[in-house]
Amino acid sequence: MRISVIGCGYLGAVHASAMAELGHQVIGIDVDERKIAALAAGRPPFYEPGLPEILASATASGRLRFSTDIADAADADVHFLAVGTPQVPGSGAADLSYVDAAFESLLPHLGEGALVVGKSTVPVGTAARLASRLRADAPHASLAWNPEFLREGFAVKDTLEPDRLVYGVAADHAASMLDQIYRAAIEAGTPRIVTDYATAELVKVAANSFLATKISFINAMSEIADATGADVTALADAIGHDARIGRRFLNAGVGFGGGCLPKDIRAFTARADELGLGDSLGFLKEVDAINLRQRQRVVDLAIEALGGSAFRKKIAVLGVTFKPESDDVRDSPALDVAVQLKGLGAEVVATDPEGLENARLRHPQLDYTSSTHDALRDAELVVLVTEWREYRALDPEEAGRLVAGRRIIDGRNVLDPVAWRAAGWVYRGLGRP
Ligand SMILES: NC(=O)c1ccc[n+]([C@@H]2O[C@H](COP(=O)([O-])OP(=O)(O)OC[C@H]3O[C@@H](n4cnc5c(N)ncnc54)[C@H](O)[C@@H]3O)[C@@H](O)[C@H]2O)c1
Ligand SMILES: O=c1ccn([C@@H]2O[C@H](COP(=O)(O)OP(=O)(O)O[C@H]3O[C@H](CO)[C@@H](O)[C@H](O)[C@H]3O)[C@@H](O)[C@H]2O)c(=O)[nH]1
Repeated sequence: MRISVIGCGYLGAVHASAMAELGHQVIGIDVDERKIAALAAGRPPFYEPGLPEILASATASGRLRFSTDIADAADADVHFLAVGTPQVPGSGAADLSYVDAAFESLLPHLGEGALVVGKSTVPVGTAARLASRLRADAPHASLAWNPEFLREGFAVKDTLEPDRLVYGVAADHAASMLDQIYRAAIEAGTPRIVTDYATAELVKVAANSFLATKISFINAMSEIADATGADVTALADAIGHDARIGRRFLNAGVGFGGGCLPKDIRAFTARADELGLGDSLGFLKEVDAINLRQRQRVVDLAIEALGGSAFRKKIAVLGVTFKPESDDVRDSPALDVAVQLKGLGAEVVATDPEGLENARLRHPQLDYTSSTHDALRDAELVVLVTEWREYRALDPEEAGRLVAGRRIIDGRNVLDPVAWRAAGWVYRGLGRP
């Protein structure tokens, strides 16, 4: 198939490369010239394991090209819309201006029988609105909504081997075209749900809301555990053995962040309010509030560990990205904690294997080092907030020789409290005795 991917940010760059890897002829379009230049040169503008390899092989094969000119998408049979849907500051609603602008720019270039496929995460009702726009101005084209479920850090595998495919369509031929695109996954047995636009849009935000709720549920349990001396990790293990509950996404800690979960639950809540159904999703406001409270809890634990004040104390912050295997610092709890501690007068030195460049752009006021040793040296407190493998593997004795005070806040509950305490550290996790 000839495919265009409009919007080559995180999702679009991975999707375009993966589609070319599957043998399709792909053109990636973005309005950001620097991004397009980097991708065309085979350099992903962000860190994602496995992406450089498929980007290189797809561009070398001639199956993947990039352009800033939407007219270059005109030859494609299928056009994926993968532009951003960020949060409107204040209201929390999704900002659809990028989707609308990309869609409008594409309209004059849609060939006979072309299929426009929405990939971006949008409020329910968006696809129906765009479909009626197509009927008015490009009746020879049609629309499908095909939400994306990839996880950063596993994006290539998740795209090539998705755990399900969801098509929101209004006609059978749209589903057949998507089947041709995803033939490899379908032949491998990937479940495929063909449904209407509204359901497809809702599946995406419902999935992220469920994941966010699971995390906030366990974080609420960790608050109760802290007050009662219980151990939230053992609790998660125990309830997780119930197959109806499952152990995944029950890791208590500093909470969820990133470019999806926080903004998606807020946009969903805002959409429910618009529909007059605010009460139905009222619990998501609580999910958000519990989540944000975890960042404050980590800051409070840090102050407590330092005897009541962080002023002029050196604090090593391990991790700035919202999760490991990513350089993404969008709504990162780790970076938020670092900024709050700096605001309280601490001498914060933050480190991260991949996220420093992005963190520096957002928060130039912080001190950064790429060396874990330099961050730890002479620190009076260590705060682990992103569970990169190298931080999980830290040796308490070795780390203890570098710091000025053996105090650690394990904001991801990934270290062994027994081993750290045995090495003379004051160890605090969240909801762990
Ligand atoms: N990042 C993820 O892991 C992920 C996973 C699933 C779904 N999503 C959803 O996918 C969408 C994109 O997310 P992202 O993280 O890739 O965002 P992003 O901000 O990384 O990328 C968006 C890209 O769209 C480009 N763009 C904006 N307007 C354009 C236009 N008119 N024409 C062409 N390009 C334009 C921007 O320059 C940018 O490169 C969002 O709706 C998001 O919720 C993201
Ligand atoms: O038990 C857990 C699991 C995750 N997290 C945090 O939750 C956030 C989100 O993690 P994850 O879902 O793995 O990252 P994303 O790459 O943002 O992926 C989510 O958001 C994407 C964009 O919508 C979806 O496509 C994915 O399916 C969905 O998992 C991160 O800050 C994690 O640290 C926890 O705190 N505890």
